[in-house]
Amino acid sequence: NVYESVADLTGSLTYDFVIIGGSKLGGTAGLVVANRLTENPNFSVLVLEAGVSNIGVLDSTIPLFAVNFLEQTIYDWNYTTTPQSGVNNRVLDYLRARMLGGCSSHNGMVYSRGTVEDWNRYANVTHDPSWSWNNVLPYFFKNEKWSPPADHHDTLGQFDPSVHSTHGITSVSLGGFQWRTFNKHVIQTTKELPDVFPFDLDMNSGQPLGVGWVQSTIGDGMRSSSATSYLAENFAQRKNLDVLLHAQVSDLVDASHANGKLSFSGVRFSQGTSQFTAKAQKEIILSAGAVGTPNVLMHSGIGDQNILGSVGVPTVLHLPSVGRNVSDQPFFLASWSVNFNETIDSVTQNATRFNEAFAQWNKTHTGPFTNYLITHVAWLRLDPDSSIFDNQTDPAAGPHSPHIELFLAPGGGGEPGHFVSAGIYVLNPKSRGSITINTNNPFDPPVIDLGLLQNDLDIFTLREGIKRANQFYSAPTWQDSIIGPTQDLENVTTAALDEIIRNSAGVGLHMVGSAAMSPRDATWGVVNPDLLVKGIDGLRIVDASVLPFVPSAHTQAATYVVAERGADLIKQRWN
Ligand SMILES: Cc1cc2nc3c(=O)[nH]c(=O)nc-3n(C[C@H](O)[C@H](O)[C@H](O)COP(=O)(O)OP(=O)(O)OC[C@H]3O[C@@H](n4cnc5c(N)ncnc54)[C@H](O)[C@@H]3O)c2cc1C
Repeated sequence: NVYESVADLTGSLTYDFVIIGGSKLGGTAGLVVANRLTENPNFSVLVLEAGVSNIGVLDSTIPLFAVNFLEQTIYDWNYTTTPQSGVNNRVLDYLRARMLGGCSSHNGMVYSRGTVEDWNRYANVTHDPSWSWNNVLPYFFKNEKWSPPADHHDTLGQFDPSVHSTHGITSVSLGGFQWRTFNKHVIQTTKELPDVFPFDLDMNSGQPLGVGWVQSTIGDGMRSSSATSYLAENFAQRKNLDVLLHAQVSDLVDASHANGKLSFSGVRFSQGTSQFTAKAQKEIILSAGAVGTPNVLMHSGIGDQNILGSVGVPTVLHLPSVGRNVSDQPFFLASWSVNFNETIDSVTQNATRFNEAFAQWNKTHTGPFTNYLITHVAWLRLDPDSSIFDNQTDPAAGPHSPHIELFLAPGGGGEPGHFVSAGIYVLNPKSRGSITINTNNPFDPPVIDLGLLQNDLDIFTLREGIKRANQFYSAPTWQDSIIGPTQDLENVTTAALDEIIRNSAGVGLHMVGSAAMSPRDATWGVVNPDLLVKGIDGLRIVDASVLPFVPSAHTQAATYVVAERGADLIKQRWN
């Protein structure tokens, strides 16, 4: 029931639930909610997705081809940020998928849940224990289907089965192709430098400190997105579910007041040059993602009255936190040239090997195309005696939560040759940005200001991350393999290193916080812990934007939890 044109929909465009954003959760989240709600045959659900189908998009299916999404494509909104003063006024591309499955259809597929302390902190901040680690773990399990790697290698000692679930929907697996030389050196480094880089059996135990094997949303050598899992054929066929593509929502309409409460019953969207309104009899669920959700809210008159007034959008509800409090994780990529040729570069830079790998994947869904770039992840803490803590509080959720992530990859120098690399993330950034609007045309792009690297702690953490990456690739085991760094990041002054960072750092693309949860009686925040928008009846936000700050992890697993829990909350109200 996935339709290209509104003319294909029978009936009056009236449903129990209208979900905005066909990502995994509505986008990424939206399809999770759609799937769970349509388990009840009495509920009718319409999903409105601005983008295109994921079906037949090879870049979305073959894990290694995800790199092709790291530039502007027809599967993306192709946003850019405002000039970011923290990175020498550069304007950055800000990728957001515009396709079924949302960012789960085009992201890096790293599956990381965050820590026990991260989730307990969400529970504390929202005054709602149902967001604690123990209480969200069943939702991780509902989402995750632990699966064998594509090469069916022996995974003993590479993960802890006791912290995984095999009965969920999204496939999660260890790497399906072995870069043996690189893997050997990584594991040897954990033995040679165990104080800094201890081996960690499972990065999703809730206590991930150390270096472990990466886990990814991949099954049978293919990407597992919310579109391929939650909207798999057996689910898409449900008679009570309609999914409409190329349907861009402009705003919520038909506002009314009943029993002193505001509600909206209509969702206005465009297809081509025509406008339509879908009706929700029970709830509207906004799952347009951390950029799209505040954008739709503001164009519906829900937001800061000063911002809305300045662009001529009449205020329906003054909710000043909409679009504020945005956070994302600063990122820096460092590479080293190596003298072994068993690297991803050997496949991507050699037409013969590339064609062989492609043929192998086509035939058996095995081989080097079954992994993305990353084989291991190091989750690390800043030194507690760091000078930065003289005047800054520790941003981590607790002593067992990392400040720094290094993703480790056997390739990626971006030039001809063979490389190893480390992607360095600041996991708990203190800088904050915003999503605002500067016109009253809902089809104009929103204004994205990440506030990237504006807080000293963030650039300090990135510098420390670079030092750890240098230390990692300086372990004795690498001595005969590493030729040298592609850029000297070690023998430079702090000021020079800062300048290098500000000239080339990017962003993790893990935005959250633009429609944050807060305690039920709080005057800040956009949604209550039950994800209902404050001051509005029947409007729920179910996507990454509700997380008040990033977990010390990437964000898709957390988004799946928000979506699974959001669906449960909706069912509890209406079943
Ligand atoms: C390139 C990239 C790589 C990433 N890599 C990883 C990774 O390896 N691991 C990880 O954990 N996280 C990763 N992330 C982050 C993660 O994918 C996102 O945090 C998560 O998927 C967000 O889900 P969401 O449902 O909130 O929003 P999205 O997945 O963005 O879904 C929003 C959906 O709503 C649709 N939409 C928006 N506005 C409208 C509108 N007005 N009308 C109709 N539809 C609309 C969009 O087209 C989209 O389909 C990555 C993100 C990107 C962009």
